[in-house]
Amino acid sequence: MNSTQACWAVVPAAGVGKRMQADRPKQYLVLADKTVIEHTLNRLIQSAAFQAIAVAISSEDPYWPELAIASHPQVITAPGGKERADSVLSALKALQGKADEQDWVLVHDAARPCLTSADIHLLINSLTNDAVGGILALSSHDTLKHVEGNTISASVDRKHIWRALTPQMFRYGMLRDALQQTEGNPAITDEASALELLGYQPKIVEGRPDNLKITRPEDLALAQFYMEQQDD
Ligand SMILES: Nc1ccn([C@@H]2O[C@H](COP(=O)(O)OP(=O)(O)OP(=O)(O)O)[C@@H](O)[C@H]2O)c(=O)n1
Ligand SMILES: C[C@](O)(CO)[C@H](O)COP(=O)(O)O
Repeated sequence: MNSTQACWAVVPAAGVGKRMQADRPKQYLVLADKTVIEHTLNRLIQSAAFQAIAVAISSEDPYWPELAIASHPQVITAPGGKERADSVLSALKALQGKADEQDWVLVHDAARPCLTSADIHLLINSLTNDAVGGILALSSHDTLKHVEGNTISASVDRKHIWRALTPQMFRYGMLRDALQQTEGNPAITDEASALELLGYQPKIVEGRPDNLKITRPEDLALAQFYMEQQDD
């Protein structure tokens, strides 16, 4: 494999943020001095790892055109889709003719603004010679329970359970084909699951616990705390 293969970034940013219960999609909430999506994109740009960043934006989004970063020379806007996987596929299509089939694509949630350059480069350096690719993930520190209703039916061996983070790094052509073949399947909540369904075995690379996805109201303050602690 060629270890100097180009890397592209895809950022799904077309969600409505239902669980956040805010007055706007969570990627436009302000964290310190900037919106969540500006932090996320700045971190991708500052890593200097990417040829360009394709961002999937809803057609009903009035906030995106107001941000200066929307006109950054490295940023390409693509139409968002119904589900996250549809948005990712749309952003991949916006890279058609630019990315080669074997190039790497790192897909990263707009809602994860605390990603560090160190984790981006760790993922790329760990997987650059891999045939399939893989994802940042977190191991489980708690004892895990299988629950039905509110009753524990079993304890689960934690050494086999990891929490999937983003970025998720796959080859451009393989990821596009996998998302096309699994289109409409509600079980595809990340890129790895599309590849898994087709029989591939993506790798995991242990990431940092501060790379949280802003999902519920309390996560905004936590993200701000993490950012204040980071020196990356
Ligand atoms: N149709 C969609 C749905 C989600 N996303 C993006 O995928 C990422 C992760 O999804 P999630 O945290 O579930 O975001 P939302 O769908 O916005 O949140 P919720 O499920 O609470 O509505 C977010 O950056 C979100 O903007 C997207 O691009 N297109
Ligand atoms: C891609 C992801 O962030 C990895 O944890 C996650 O699968 C998105 O899931 P969600 O339920 O749509 O937030």
